Amino acid sequence: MLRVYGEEIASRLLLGTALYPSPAIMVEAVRASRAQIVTVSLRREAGGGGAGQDFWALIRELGVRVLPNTAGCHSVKEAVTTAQMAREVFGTPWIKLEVINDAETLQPDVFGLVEAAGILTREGFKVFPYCTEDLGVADRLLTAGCEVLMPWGAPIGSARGLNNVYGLRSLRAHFPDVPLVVDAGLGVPSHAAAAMELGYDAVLLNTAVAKAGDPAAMASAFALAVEAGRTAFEADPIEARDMAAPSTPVLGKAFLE
Ligand SMILES: CC(=O)[C@@H](O)[C@H](O)COP(=O)(O)O
Repeated sequence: MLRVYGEEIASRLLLGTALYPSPAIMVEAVRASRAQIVTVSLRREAGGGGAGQDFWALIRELGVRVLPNTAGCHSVKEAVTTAQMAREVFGTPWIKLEVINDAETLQPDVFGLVEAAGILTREGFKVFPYCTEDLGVADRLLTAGCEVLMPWGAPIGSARGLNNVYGLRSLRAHFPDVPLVVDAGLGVPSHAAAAMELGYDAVLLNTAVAKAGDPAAMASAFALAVEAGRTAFEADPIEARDMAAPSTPVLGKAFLE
């Protein structure tokens, strides 16, 4: 059970709702993923021509929690305004806060992120910040009032997996009681399993499912991987070692020299 902001969520997989070939395929994929939280971009929802209303109706039918996001925001002001509008549109204080620094890498602007997180927390938002694995930034975000952190695995849409396992491991070790969600850059289910084996509480992904040849099948594969990774973490895996260690005992061998 994932616990965030005092709520218990049955699934540890959070799914994005953008980039699918069609709304119907998005619905199939969300169902197959068994996700209980989906992230939705306000910019898409607010799109003209009634498309936003239709999309919103589909999401409501899914019966999942909505985590609006500030995707595409490049300044504190833009992110804060987008969050305020999202609260009105979606009727939730939850916000996945993205303040993007660089258009090419979509790397978070960690200074803007901390500032925006402070403003939004004071306004009563429950902030889910898309951040890096930097320990100092993590500390500042917690001080700003965030109760969950969402470090990137790799740049959004890159499918590279966990770029900095050492950094992610350190973050986990430094903040054992903070819910941590790897957000972005996952490409295949084994990346999600690896994040969960590190002791992460959940993963959030979008592109790897939406752009797969069969999004629903891929969503199901990610769901299984998240479950497998979590089960393995809870089962207390053995440590890797440099030298061999015989797994067959010598005692009882038929012929001893
Ligand atoms: C949908 C969303 O919120 C993305 O910004 C998120 O970070 C997922 O990244 P991937 O598309 O790389 O999974």
